[in-house]
Amino acid sequence: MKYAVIKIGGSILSNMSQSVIDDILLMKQKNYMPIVVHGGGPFINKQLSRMGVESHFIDGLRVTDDETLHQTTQALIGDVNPTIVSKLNKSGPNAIGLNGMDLNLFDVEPLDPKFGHVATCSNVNKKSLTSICLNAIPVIAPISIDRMSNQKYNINADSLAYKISSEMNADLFIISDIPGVMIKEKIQSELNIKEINKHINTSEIYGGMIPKVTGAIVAIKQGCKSVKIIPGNVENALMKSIESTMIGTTITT
Ligand SMILES: Nc1ncnc2c1ncn2[C@@H]1O[C@H](COP(=O)(O)OP(=O)(O)O)[C@@H](O)[C@H]1O
Ligand SMILES: CC(=O)N[C@@H](CCC(=O)OP(=O)(O)O)C(=O)O
Repeated sequence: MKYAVIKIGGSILSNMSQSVIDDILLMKQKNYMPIVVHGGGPFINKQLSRMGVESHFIDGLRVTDDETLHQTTQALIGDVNPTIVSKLNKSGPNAIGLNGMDLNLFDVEPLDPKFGHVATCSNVNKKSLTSICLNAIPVIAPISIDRMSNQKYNINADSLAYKISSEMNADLFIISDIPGVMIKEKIQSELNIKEINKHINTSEIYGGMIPKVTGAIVAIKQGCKSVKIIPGNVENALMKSIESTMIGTTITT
């Protein structure tokens, strides 16, 4: 058995094919233990605007003051997480919803204070995660706590997925709202570090895609087995990707 981290981006959640859920449930038959990490950017934006709070980003990260953290936690742990868990559990008791505070699943390292309450994942509790995986599919929201200060933190979901994949030596599947990494309107079936840097310099890779591809390189260097960026609105994209059908973009070093 090997681990597969499936990162479901907020951009695709409302439009995601049911087959993503079916494929995750089928992964055990392909010798994989699935671990789901989810984002929820658009849901957080909606929740914040409902409450009259403006969204600010620096380098793709949400600047998170006390109120933003409260609303982000509500959106991710109160709404997005149970929605994904309930989809996985429709056919039986398959999945469990978690965040970094459950079983001290992961620790955080706060970023520069200019981001507010934003952190990266510094350490994964592999013992807890391994034992959960024996019994259920963990569905992990990117919120955790600094146990020393008792302060909660908001974590970018891609960066959390990368850290968990590195620590678990997992294959990582990033499910997003695009067919793959596009250059001049063409899907790139493979991209290496040199090509990635070139496309970032020419702005053909921009915005939310920059942390995805640069994070992928670091993750592979630190133990993640492979990174594939695949579309969440294509039937059985996950299974096709596992079975090596040409779909999405594979990141190589
Ligand atoms: N070269 C590229 N190919 C595909 N998408 C790109 C590219 N450069 C930038 N993007 C943008 O990256 C977005 C995906 O990142 P993001 O919005 O953070 O997704 P998610 O919510 O799934 O994490 C795409 O919707 C697209 O607007
Ligand atoms: C610090 C930070 O930016 N956290 C993200 C967490 C959710 C996320 O990453 O969602 P996507 O995967 O949909 O982008 C945020 O608040 O939007």
